[in-house]
Amino acid sequence: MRVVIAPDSFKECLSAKSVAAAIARGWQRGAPHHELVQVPLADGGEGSTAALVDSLGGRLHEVSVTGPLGEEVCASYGLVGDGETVIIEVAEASGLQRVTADSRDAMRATSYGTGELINAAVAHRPRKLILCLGGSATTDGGAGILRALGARLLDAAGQDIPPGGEGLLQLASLDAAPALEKLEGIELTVACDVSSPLLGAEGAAAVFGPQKGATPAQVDVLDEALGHFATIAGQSGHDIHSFAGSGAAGGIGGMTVGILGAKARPGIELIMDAVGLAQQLGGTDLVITAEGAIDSQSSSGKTPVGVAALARQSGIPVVGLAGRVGDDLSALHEAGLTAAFSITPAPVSLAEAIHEAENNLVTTSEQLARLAEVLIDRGHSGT
Ligand SMILES: Nc1ncnc2c1ncn2[C@@H]1O[C@H](COP(=O)(O)OP(=O)(O)OP(=O)(O)O)[C@@H](O)[C@H]1O
Ligand SMILES: O=C(O)[C@H](O)CO
Repeated sequence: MRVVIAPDSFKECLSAKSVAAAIARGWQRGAPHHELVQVPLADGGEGSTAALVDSLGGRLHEVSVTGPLGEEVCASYGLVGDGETVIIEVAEASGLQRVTADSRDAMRATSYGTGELINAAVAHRPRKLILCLGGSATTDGGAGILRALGARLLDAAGQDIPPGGEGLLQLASLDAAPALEKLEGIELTVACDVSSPLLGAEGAAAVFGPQKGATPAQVDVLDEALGHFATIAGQSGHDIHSFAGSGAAGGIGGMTVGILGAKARPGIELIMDAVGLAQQLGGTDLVITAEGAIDSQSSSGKTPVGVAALARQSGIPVVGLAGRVGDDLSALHEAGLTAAFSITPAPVSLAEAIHEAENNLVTTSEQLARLAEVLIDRGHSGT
């Protein structure tokens, strides 16, 4: 039996590679003769660079850049094996992982550090740049990135606007030419973890602002600020808001497509393509996917759903493992997920569940492997 193990990371818990390794360890205990293939994945959010660099081969390069709230952070980008493609994830320099829960500041958080990472990566003269969008602490519409790339975002008095989403309210003029010049000749693709629009009730501020620390009143201010940015950008011929994914990573999706000319793709599709998951599924009997939480939210382009949809095309069953499994999985079943199981054996706190996740993955996977082994034996003997 050939089993492909294609999980995402467990947020605040385990990398995709560690999740895959734990599942493989348990499976081997339960069914030592099965052929196991580990394909760590990501959806554009945190861990995307690691997943791509691990699968494609390549190196991580570290640079000191500006964190979401102006502090210095050490962040990396990937240069993959062909030497022509750089991978950058917004979560790395400008991610929520960089800010403690009690210091989150959605109004001020800036994507400037991601722009600095792009500057460093561009020095390799790549032909392609993949920017992974998701897991950001920012709602600045990518204004920080533009600034770092040399664009001018000025207020009515001709001064630079302040960093962060709130600063966009003061924007009076935009000159993106220096940023476009810097990226000339580079094919820019953005891998979006969500298909959300930039503005409104389903937009970047309303849906993702609260997890970045925005109060309801601040969500309104940020939505207005992004709307103002869209108006000013529109005046110079840039549409940054009228398409799916424009709300990814606090509006970086809209800016990169509308101003920098990026091509947007759902992150999970781009990453599954890049790591050749479809090819790996040839001759596969079962796929195991996993994520920290599998619930109805997972239907919007998250890893387990992307994997299930792909596997379904070849009629391969897909089992999902998660720390937490939601109670209405019908949309996921429709998308091709055969079944999902929680790995947590007893009611415990989130901290304990996270602490024990690796062991729990091993144990659950071993049990599943034992079941798979028996079912296969019975299948072969026709009973
Ligand atoms: N082992 C675990 N047991 C229980 N919950 C977990 C475990 N690992 C992570 N979680 C929690 O599950 C939630 C979702 O994690 P997941 O890995 O699905 O992140 P995600 O894809 O970025 O999700 P989202 O963007 O929807 O928050 C997080 O709040 C995380 O703390
Ligand atoms: O970074 C964010 O805002 C969310 O992950 C959605 O892209």
